[in-house]
Amino acid sequence: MTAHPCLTSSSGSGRMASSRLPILLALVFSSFSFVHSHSNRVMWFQDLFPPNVCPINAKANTFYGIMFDAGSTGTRIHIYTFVQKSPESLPELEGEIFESVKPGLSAYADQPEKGAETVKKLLDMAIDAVPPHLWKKTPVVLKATAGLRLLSEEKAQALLLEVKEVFEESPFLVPEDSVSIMDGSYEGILAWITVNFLTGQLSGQNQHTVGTLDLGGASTQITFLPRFEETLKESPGDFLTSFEMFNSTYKLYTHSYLGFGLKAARLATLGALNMEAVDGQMFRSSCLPKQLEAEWHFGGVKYRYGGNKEGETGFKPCYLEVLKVVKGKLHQPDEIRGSSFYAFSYYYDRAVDTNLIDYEQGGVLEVRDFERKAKEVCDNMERYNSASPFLCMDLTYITALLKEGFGFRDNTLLQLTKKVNNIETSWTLGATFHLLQSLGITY
Ligand SMILES: O=c1[nH]cnc2c1ncn2[C@@H]1O[C@H](COP(=O)(O)OP(=O)(O)O)[C@@H](O)[C@H]1O
Ligand SMILES: [Ca+2]
Repeated sequence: MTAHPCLTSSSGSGRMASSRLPILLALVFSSFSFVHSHSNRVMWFQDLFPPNVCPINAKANTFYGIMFDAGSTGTRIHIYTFVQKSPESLPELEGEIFESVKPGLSAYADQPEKGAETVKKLLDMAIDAVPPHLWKKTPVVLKATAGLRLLSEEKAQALLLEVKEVFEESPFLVPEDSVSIMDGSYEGILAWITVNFLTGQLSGQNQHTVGTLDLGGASTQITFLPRFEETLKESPGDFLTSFEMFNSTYKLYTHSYLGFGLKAARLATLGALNMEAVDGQMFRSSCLPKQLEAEWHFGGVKYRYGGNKEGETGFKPCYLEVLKVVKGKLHQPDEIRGSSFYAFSYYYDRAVDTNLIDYEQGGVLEVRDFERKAKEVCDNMERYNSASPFLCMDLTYITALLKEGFGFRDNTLLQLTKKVNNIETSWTLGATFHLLQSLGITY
């Protein structure tokens, strides 16, 4: 992995302590803006800081950006610290403070005030982290993803309204549209920007950008820069988005599949997704331990689920069940079969849970490693009964999603990554670049 030339190594945890890490990621905000000149066209920040030129020995001027990720399974705050060392120099990303709470906002669909309380608690962290004299200049934004997309308009808006009130009552800068549901295609693009920025691929001549795979609770995204004309020709129009950077135009392939996140896929496999009334009904699956009977809350709904008491259990029948959820439902761009991708969120979590990778280090896996692990877990469920009862279903779904959904090969490489130089690989950093530029905060 090639680091950005202005990146130095860092240590410590990604939480509070990370705010003063010696991470120097230089970027220019001056030409960073979304411009929808025509459909699907995005002008992006064109002048990342030139490679090999990192400002040194200059007087520090710190500023902050606060980005909330209201995901389907949790709400997270990312407080980014930037430093501008002199008026002529370019702002650099210095570090990140990160904290999260569970469940996500959508679990408070019927108690919007309580949901907003969870945001307030996280925002209190920012009060401690940002010096008082900078509060008024520090923007705070919340973007919700698939959990709120799946709620009724009325319930989602009630939640957003309550959060907006919390922001308005805070001492921070509250831009227009500070609380919203993010469009799925931005989720993919912004995560791609984060990963490629952090790995130094958005600067210099020799750019080898990497594709990204995000597996959330309710939706999943795939994003990459197509190299073949064929891909551009064969992809549905709304899967392609252009943006400019370094005076070059990048045309990205990106799509967000709503209902294909790991937890939504559990419900789909159980036959319980999008059901109006589930009260009392028992959903059974061959992907669950035979004797299991339990309850599960997701998106504010209670589901009863259990194993196939009499019938089959194990990888084979489970794969057939899960296949019904993905087969023929996703677009398969040919060129991804042989390329490698960065993968995070639930890809990372399940790989950690089954010791495929180390929690801190991450690692490189092949698609077939997930399949091997799925077989091992599903065919020995009694041995894994201390872990989540869904472990077999989750691993089988990940296998099916990668192979039958996206069409990856068994030997496609996946770089499992949670952080790069102690910054979370999340769409929130890309979103913060955009936010700061749109506000003209360059100090
Ligand atoms: O900042 C982050 N860093 C690393 N992983 C994250 C971050 N934010 C969310 N995740 C991961 O995303 C997954 C949950 O997805 P999420 O709740 O965002 O659903 P959604 O994207 O479908 O709304 C979990 O695996 C969680 O660890
Ligand atoms: Ca997410």
